[in-house]
Amino acid sequence: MLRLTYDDNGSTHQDITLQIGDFLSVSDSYYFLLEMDEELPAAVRVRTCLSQMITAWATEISEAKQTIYLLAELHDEFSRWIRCMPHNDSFEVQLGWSTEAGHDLNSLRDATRTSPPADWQECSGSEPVIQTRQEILHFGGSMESLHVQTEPLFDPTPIFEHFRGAYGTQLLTAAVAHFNLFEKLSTSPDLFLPVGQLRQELELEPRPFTVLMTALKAMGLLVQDGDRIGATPLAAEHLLHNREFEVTNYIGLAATSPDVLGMVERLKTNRPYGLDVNENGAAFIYRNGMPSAMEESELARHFTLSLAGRAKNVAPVLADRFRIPDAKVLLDIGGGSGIYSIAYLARNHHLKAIVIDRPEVLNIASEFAEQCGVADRLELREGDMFTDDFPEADVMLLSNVLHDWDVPECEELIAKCANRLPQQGRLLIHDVFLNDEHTGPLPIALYSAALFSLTEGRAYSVAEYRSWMNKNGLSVSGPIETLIHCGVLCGIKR
Ligand SMILES: C[S@@+](CC[C@H](N)C(=O)[O-])C[C@H]1O[C@@H](n2cnc3c(N)ncnc32)[C@H](O)[C@@H]1O
Repeated sequence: MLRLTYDDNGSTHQDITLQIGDFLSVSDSYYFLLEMDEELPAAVRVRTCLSQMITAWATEISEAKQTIYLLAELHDEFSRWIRCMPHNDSFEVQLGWSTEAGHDLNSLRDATRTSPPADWQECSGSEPVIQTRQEILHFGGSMESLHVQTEPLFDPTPIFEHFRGAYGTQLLTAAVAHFNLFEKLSTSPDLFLPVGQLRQELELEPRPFTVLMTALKAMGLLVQDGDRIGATPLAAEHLLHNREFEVTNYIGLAATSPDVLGMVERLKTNRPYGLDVNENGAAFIYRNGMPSAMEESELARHFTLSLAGRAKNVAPVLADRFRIPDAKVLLDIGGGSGIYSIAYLARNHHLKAIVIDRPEVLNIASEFAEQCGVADRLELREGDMFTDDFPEADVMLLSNVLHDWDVPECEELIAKCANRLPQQGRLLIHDVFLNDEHTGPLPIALYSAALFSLTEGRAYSVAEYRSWMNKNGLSVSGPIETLIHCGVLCGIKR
């Protein structure tokens, strides 16, 4: 067992406990307080320093092949260090002390060493314990108890890809077994039809047509040549009836599955789930007069917490990779749990942030803000982003918001932000991006299908976002990649 806990007991003494095996060592947070901006509340300073230190430990341990010393405690005349010595596939973990004094050390700069600190010797009473690399990486849940946002150790992207994979089955089966897409193409000798004619024959609106075509192109089954779309040789051999190697009947096995039937219905009606009589309203979107799950207390909590899981992973990465050190006010439009604002507040101690969202959603943001110690700098503003005026801000953030809306609403929101920004103000669009040709990447094409069926939106390309931003006087840079296929585009008002 290796655990570091911080108990905010109102004093800077005896508030940090390090546990190695059964051995407990209690120390003071005094030195951590000295390392950070004095304007921040003490508890936030201590938690931030500790989390930076633990992150530095983790980075070193995840690769370590030789003995590593981890700085663990700072005292007036000495410091304590944890020695992690490789031992078969694990590490022998031993607490020791050095004559290096706390005043000469810094929790981040000196967080790890590969050579022993001056006069390092084992602490009497502390027995060595054997820990796997994984156990050390997780520090017995230390990070969770610190309530500080840090980046995940392992990239969760593959989990999201598996989760969204089912949309591939739904779209492929819908195309083959319900819309007879490839049979329609086979009416032309070269298996190509003009885009407009194909859309007409499929009887699809532009949004569902784009979502379906993008996914099938990303799967390598359709290809575009100018303004014509055709079957690839792979599709021609296997997805046309009466061909020697056809597999259409096999695909048809899923034709009556509820998920496929649901997707077919969504494609035909161009309406998201949740809007039929006796349903709870659409998830994630609200417009005056539209039944929305975000207006219902329980559902708003459920959907907002579901997105908070993703945000906790991605927000710290965004705040680290796209920095806004000079910003004064960040306006987080449709900010949901507020976790993106909180990540920026944690790193920018003079920043104020305003989250605009629906009242039921903001209850959750309020809880997170209190937990993370930033409630005094985070304003939660109930409103409708389409009809209410935006407050003044030099940075505006649309994180995972535009992909919930169709093209006219995206253009409307971008124009509204651009109009309200001061000269040199920045609009950040944090989202996933299709490639400009709408031929992939496949994970984004499948996520686009998820967005399509749950909301009024879909995934867009950088070229689409750039054209809407340019049209409104913003010059665009990026995208800078964050996590889980997201990236950030920055538009500066000139
Ligand atoms: C997909 S979530 C994104 C949340 C957060 N920005 C994130 O990246 O995790 C979209 C958010 O927009 C909010 N929203 C939808 N329509 C809105 C409206 N008309 N006015 C204000 N907020 C709205 C929803 O309540 C929801 O919290």
